[in-house]
Amino acid sequence: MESLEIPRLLLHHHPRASSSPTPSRPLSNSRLLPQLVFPSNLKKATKNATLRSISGDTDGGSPASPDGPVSFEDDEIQQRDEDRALLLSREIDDFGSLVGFRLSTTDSGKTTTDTRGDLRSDEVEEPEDKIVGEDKAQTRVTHNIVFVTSEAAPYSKTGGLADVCGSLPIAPAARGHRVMVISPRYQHGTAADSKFSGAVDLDRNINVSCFGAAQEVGFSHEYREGVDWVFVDHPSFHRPGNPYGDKIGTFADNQFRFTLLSHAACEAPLVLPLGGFTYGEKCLFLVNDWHASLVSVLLAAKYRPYGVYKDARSILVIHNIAHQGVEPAITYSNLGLPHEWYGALGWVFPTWARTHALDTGEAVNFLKGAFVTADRIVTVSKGYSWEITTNEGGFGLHEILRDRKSILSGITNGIDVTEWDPSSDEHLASNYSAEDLSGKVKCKVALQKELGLPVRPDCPMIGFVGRLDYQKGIELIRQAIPELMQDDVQFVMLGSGNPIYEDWMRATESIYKDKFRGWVGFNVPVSHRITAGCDILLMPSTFEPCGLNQLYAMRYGTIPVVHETGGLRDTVQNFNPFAVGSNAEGCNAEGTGWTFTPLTKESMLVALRYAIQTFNEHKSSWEGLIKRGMTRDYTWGNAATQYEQIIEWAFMDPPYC
Ligand SMILES: Nc1ncnc2c1ncn2[C@@H]1O[C@H](COP(=O)(O)OP(=O)(O)O[C@H]2O[C@H](CO)[C@@H](O)[C@H](O)[C@H]2O)[C@@H](O)[C@H]1O
Repeated sequence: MESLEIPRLLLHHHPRASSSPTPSRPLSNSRLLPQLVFPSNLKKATKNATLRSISGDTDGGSPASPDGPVSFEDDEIQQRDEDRALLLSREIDDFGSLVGFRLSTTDSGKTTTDTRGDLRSDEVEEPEDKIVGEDKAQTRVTHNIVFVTSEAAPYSKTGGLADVCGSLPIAPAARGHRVMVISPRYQHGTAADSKFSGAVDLDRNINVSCFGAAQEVGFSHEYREGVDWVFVDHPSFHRPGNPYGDKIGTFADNQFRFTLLSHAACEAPLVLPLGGFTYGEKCLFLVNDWHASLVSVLLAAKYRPYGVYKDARSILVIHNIAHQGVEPAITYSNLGLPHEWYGALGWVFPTWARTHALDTGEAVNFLKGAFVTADRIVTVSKGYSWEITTNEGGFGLHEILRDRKSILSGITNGIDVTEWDPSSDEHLASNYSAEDLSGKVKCKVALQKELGLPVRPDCPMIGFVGRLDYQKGIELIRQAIPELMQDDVQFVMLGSGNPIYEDWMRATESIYKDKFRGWVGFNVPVSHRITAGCDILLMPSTFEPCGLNQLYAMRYGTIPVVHETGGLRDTVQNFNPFAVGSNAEGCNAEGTGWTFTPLTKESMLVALRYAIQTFNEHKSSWEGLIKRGMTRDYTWGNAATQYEQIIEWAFMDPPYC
């Protein structure tokens, strides 16, 4: 199937020209069907379901009336009983897409009905809100949410973006939204390819117009944990390496590959009947980082001028502003966008950043394209949302972001508390919890054995896990190691990236055989074992939008020592042994780790040595730090509520362009 083609003669659209409210699509042909399905679980709900009444009593009874509120009773629904959101009816548009829901929500067991979606009072007869019981009705609006991302765990992962896009979507799905995650189906020719084995080919190939041709892409799909995981298939995603590059470097055609992803992501809600229904036009696209940024531009430039996606919105989620998807200006004509929209992506480098005398600095910048077209912008912590509006943190885009400050928010990431749970983690030698920490030292001993380090439970063990690049502060570690190795410590690093640092890790290991281990590579089980086995996790990041490893560490009773920046500052509370009410044993002290600033070797070593000294000499304080960290709430619940709020705001305003 062809994607939407743009007749060249009809292209007169300017980015700001359509910022006025667009009229809603008439619903004359739409149908309001009494339907007995659960919104985020359409396939399951249409099978194996038996009716029961929910009028005031969710525990049983017969339907109040043939058209009255009814629900299903099956395993899935029972699982979600705490959410108490049931779809009473659905609205289908002309194309068979599900565009509106009527929900029943309950609060403390009291039931109410609630009309949602884009249903309007002049077009459908709205049932009167019924509140059975005295409690105030809990309102819930459901949306069709489409995450677009270059990686999503467990299918593909090179870093934190995958962790977030693999776990965050499950939270809104559990809250009743219909959620799709769309990312490439990478095939690297390794065992990891089997992660896609649960995805079924949808047999809905389409052609997208970009790079001078109709590019055929396919889709496969897996329904898991309430989420539609959709994978875009194209030969350019099949090659050795990782999603972005191989040993030689970054793939030269990444602009092409992620342009394909963005076009395919825009078509997917229109053409893929997932569970029998397409998502349709009234979607909320959550576009993650530069790889997906073109989606916001495409909605405005390619679709809306032709009446498609008028009711859709897009939210850009910035996980890392340092990567912007910048390519020479001449590549613009490949992107499948009208030439009038060049200004949205057009970017001119400052003179100092140009490489030669004839370099005009003109480029296209995908991330900037989303900055000027997305309806809302979110970063992955509050601290970072401020930092990117500064000269130091904005990587050249701070002025544009300052202009859009009113729609810029920060929401701190949660984590996948099922994958990262020391009480059940299958990668560990021994499981443990805040109530019974005995397994933690067993993990440490097992790690020391695995790495061939002297087995010494009493020796403070410091860990680092992450990409070996400038962002993660590797240079500072490199400078500090000769001094730190004078202390009685063990240090283990897991990472891959810059070959200079990989070589340095190997060389350092051969110098400090009894103290230092550098594991070059990407290895998830080992990352779990380091997180559990170490006493201290070091994160001297130069900048850190959120950071996940410090969250994993705290959940595993490993104390983070972090540079006070971005999400690290927001999530790690500096240890204060003198907090009001504390005593010499460290009872009632505050804090979950150590934060240091400025970003110097000296201040990092001071913080590390405080941590080492506390580990060696103040056992009860150390245990307090462990327990405070382990008992914090790391779930996505809080973040999901905040995302929901931002989505509401996005739909309240007309499309930005
Ligand atoms: N060699 C290796 N082997 C195994 N696992 C490895 C590994 N190197 C890294 N990892 C894992 O990859 C993830 C990296 O998470 P970070 O938060 O550090 O993300 P990153 O900087 O990639 O992402 C960006 O996005 C995330 C998500 O929003 C932000 O938290 C972050 O600040 C921002 O820079 C962790 O799960 C870590 O354990």
